Amino acid sequence: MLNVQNLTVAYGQSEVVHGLGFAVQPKQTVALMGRNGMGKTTLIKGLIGLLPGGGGSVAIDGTEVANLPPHRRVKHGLAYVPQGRQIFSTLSVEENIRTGLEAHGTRKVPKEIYEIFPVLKEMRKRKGGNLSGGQQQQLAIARALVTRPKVLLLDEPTEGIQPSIIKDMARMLNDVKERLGLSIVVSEQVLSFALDVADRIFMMESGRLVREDARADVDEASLARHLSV
Ligand SMILES: Nc1ncnc2c1ncn2[C@@H]1O[C@H](COP(=O)(O)OP(=O)(O)OP(=O)(O)O)[C@@H](O)[C@H]1O
Repeated sequence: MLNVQNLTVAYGQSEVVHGLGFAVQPKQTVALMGRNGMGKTTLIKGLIGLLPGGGGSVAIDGTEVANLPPHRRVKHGLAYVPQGRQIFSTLSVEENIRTGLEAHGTRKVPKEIYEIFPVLKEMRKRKGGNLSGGQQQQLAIARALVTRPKVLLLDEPTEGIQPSIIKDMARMLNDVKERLGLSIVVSEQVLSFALDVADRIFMMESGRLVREDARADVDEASLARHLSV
């Protein structure tokens, strides 16, 4: 579904992601882990096209998108939930969700969005800024899903979310993947969350993927050590 090869991402002259590659199958979740500053956000921004690729291939369902701007990548089935959620606090929940539809020529929120996120239906007239952190994260994900993506990219979705809510978020994300048949790439620092959602866990170090573990044979202690060194 998503196939990345030899991808390089840079800020101007400063190359941060150094020619890495991986593939994600339908209904598969990959967690990108790594300590602060190892390049997770840069990689995700390179995938969605917010940072120019310095070379390499990003293909969705066989279609090359590496040379396209973000909105065209979205049309080909990529969706992106940024770090910090970036919802509009003065717009209502429904208006926030509709901002995801802008390039799509329709204002109608697909029915399944409110089925997946009943709390957003209840609160659809409320201002985004009045929602809890966990509800805002649901809103950011709902906004990304209205374009019916094939691949959902999430950058540190647990950041600023209460530990008690993180389990619920993992359940919600697994439900979204199953219902919509998505592939998910999620950058994450919280190991328990990654273990709850991921089929495969990638470790990033200085802009490279240095380790891959299948969920089924993860050695938790070893991963935790890797993250804390
Ligand atoms: N705007 C920028 N210009 C130049 N270098 C940057 C810029 N933003 C980030 N970097 C550098 O890119 C590297 C990777 O940063 P990135 O934010 O991708 O890491 P990360 O793994 O997502 O970390 P975090 O968990 O803190 O978000 C760091 O060395 C950082 O200093």
